[in-house]
Amino acid sequence: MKLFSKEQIYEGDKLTTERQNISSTDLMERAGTQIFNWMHARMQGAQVPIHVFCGIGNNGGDGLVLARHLVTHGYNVVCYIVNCSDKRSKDFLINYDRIKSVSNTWPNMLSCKEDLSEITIGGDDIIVDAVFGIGLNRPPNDWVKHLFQKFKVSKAFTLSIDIPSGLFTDRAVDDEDAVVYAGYTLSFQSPKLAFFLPGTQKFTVQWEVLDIGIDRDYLRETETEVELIAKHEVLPLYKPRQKFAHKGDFGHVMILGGSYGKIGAVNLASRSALSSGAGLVTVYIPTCGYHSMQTAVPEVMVITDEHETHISNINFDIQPTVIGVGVGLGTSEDTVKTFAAFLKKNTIPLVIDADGINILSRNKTLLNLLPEQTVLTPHLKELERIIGTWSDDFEMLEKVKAFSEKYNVIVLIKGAHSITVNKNKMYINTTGNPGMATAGSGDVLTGMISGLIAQGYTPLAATIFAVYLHGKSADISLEDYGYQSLIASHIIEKIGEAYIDLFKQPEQPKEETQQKQ
Ligand SMILES: NC(=O)C1=CN([C@@H]2O[C@H](COP(=O)(O)OP(=O)(O)OC[C@H]3O[C@@H](n4cnc5c(N)ncnc54)[C@H](OP(=O)(O)O)[C@@H]3O)[C@@H](O)[C@H]2O)[C@@H](O)CC1
Ligand SMILES: [K+]
Repeated sequence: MKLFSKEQIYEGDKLTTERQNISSTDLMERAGTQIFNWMHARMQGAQVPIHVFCGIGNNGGDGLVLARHLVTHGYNVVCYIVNCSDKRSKDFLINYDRIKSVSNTWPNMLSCKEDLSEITIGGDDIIVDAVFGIGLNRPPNDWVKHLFQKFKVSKAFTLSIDIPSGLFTDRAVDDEDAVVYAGYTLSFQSPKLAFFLPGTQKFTVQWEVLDIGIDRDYLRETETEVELIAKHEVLPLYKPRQKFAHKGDFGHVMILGGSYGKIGAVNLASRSALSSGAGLVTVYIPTCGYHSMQTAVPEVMVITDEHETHISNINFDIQPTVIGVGVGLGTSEDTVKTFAAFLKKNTIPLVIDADGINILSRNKTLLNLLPEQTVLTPHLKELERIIGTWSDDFEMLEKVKAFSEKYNVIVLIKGAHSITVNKNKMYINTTGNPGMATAGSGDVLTGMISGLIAQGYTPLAATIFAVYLHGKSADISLEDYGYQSLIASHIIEKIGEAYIDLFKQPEQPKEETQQKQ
């Protein structure tokens, strides 16, 4: 799914009205009606007090359309206008007039000076937040901030229209108290980037996109900087297998890493590479890992470094298709030296994780030696070591884009929503769960990305696809293990099911199945 920027959304609105020969007021009517339908389907006329807070721009206009439909359907509605600016939008004003025609009780006009104790919101009430949408252009004033705090303290279920008010689409918030905490956000056309970033995802527990009939050609043809990756996006990447294929067709992964006490990381990565479909897997490890590797994973070939406890002299005479470097590697002096020497002569595609990244962070000139489209898979701490600190998530993304451009590398920022960055394009993953916050799950991912590159996926496709499958395997594992008991090995066990799930048809609704019997 594409994530459109604010400018693209405005452009899409404009084109839609032109191509469909409708007014912007009609488009707003559609938007507000969609929200109403969503609420009506769930509330079925229940008389819970609904407080609709509207701003004076088009987000407020949506709120007024919703409030009008709620009134005409007999709901228990109180409507407020948060009137903190003089520039009321045209469609706001039109809908302000329209709501007056269906109700004797006019919306409460708040001039942003009132005593907030005059507004009573019960814990079981519903708040609709239509104060600011994507047009927010400065932090809300103190009065509005206190209003948003009142929403939060009330514990009422809060439904935000388009975006929780106070969140910007393209920059960080200065004051978290000046943002609405939504239980649910109904977003038009596309979810907003802030829903997926570590610092701002907390402002909406859930979100959903409502289709308001924006011009299909515009949506299809417009390139976006950000894409959301779900099954629909990864299916076209999948490479089917030919009947006469043999293991030589699926590449040879080398996992280079491990040190005394951390051979397990290599074990996990190599098994993951195999389970993702690599034809052959060889590990390059210190001597101490030889027996455990050979015993634990008979499918994997082992080459040992001359040193017992860590890698000291990278030297092999095979030609792997791809090398996954860094898991359990350690950063001892010998290892750093041999890694630098290895990078100077290596031309094989690389996936670099963990201590591989840490070594690069301390020796930044080595970055110039990376093959094109090397994949780096840092978590946030490792990322900070390599690109420096940032003041907020938006700045972090800018820095990663610049870094990716400068060195022509792919950076996978690991987190609740892992983000693959390739120059100025970003791909946000949607699978996975908090059970994955467990030792070794990163090693598994390194093995999976390497396993896909070995099979001929481009490094970018391999990263996007592997992150998806990794999260999906963990989601499937949850059924057996729950969040707490899930360990990295369980993720590997379910990679096969994650592949199979790609081709599963959505389940039929129960009623239909029963009718057929
Ligand atoms: N996109 C779509 O597909 C469709 C979009 N629709 C809806 O339109 C929404 C975007 O509407 P929008 O552009 O009118 O902006 P919106 O968010 O209502 O706010 C702008 C107003 O707030 C004001 N203002 C700003 N900051 C402020 C502050 N800190 N404190 C106080 N005031 C502040 C600003 O005033 P000014 O800065 O001029 O003083 C201006 O008056 C979008 O989110 C969606 O809900 C649907 O109707 C139809 C289809
Ligand atoms: K809003």
